[in-house]
Amino acid sequence: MSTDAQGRMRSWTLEPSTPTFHPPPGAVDAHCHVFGPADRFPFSAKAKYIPQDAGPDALFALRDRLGFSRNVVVQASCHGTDNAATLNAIAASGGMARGVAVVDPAISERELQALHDGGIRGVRFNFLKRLVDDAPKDRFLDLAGRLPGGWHVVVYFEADILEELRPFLDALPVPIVVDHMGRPDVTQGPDGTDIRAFRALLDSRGDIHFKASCPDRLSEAPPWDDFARAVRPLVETYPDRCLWGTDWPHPNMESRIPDDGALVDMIPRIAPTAELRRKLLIDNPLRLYWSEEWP
Ligand SMILES: O=C(O)c1cc(C(=O)O)oc(=O)c1
Repeated sequence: MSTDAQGRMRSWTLEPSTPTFHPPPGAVDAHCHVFGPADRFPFSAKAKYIPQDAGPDALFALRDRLGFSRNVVVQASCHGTDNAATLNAIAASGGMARGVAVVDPAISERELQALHDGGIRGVRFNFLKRLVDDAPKDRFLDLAGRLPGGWHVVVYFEADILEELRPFLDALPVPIVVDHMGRPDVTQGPDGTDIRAFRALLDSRGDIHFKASCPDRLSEAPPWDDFARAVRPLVETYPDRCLWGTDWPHPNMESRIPDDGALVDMIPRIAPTAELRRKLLIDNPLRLYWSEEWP
């Protein structure tokens, strides 16, 4: 674990390995975050963790090192509903990043449009109690009905509340992207209770996507075999609805910092053909985040 003099944590490695797998040209890292830099973009008073700075320069250096072309920057919970750090990263990317915001549900139409102009294409609803104080479903639903055209919602929840969330998810009037597949217990295997419940959700409507991400969070230790076993069939069954992301800088993973190169080497294990990888890394994220480039 790495903590600086101010007690700020570092949850990412400064020396990721170079992956063996080469992503196809144009590949999108569709789930990553930025932290600060805090002197320009202070953390929220309600932040549940205070990380060291992980700004756009470091993110884009990692993108290049891993062989990716674009990023989707997801507003991290430590920045609350002030999306300035995320917008700053998108602005610094020269068009190679888009983002997902976290907003106060009372946000005005004009503010939503400003986020759209800054490259935001969705809002994130976070249901993890260790990350946020409250998640008001009624207000989220109201907001989801007022989003700019072409936006979606990103939902982060744990498998044990999926059943309870079903009426809320069923009522969302826009496409859904589920972070880290709703954190299934992958040790149960591809036919375990959690993956079966998640498949039932995916089967309930055709516009639910998922991020086949975070073996480091969902599996005990590299080489994360149980993750590969449980997730590959999902990518094969729903090839047009999966996304992939590093999750850099891996919020809260300071005691089990993953190697980003090893994370990239998981891709061919869960998407074994070139066609699956093209969908996972290019087609699906472009359709959601760069729709103007999508035929
Ligand atoms: O599981 C987590 O701790 C986590 C946290 C955040 C965040 O703080 O936004 O985002 C993630 O994708 C995952």
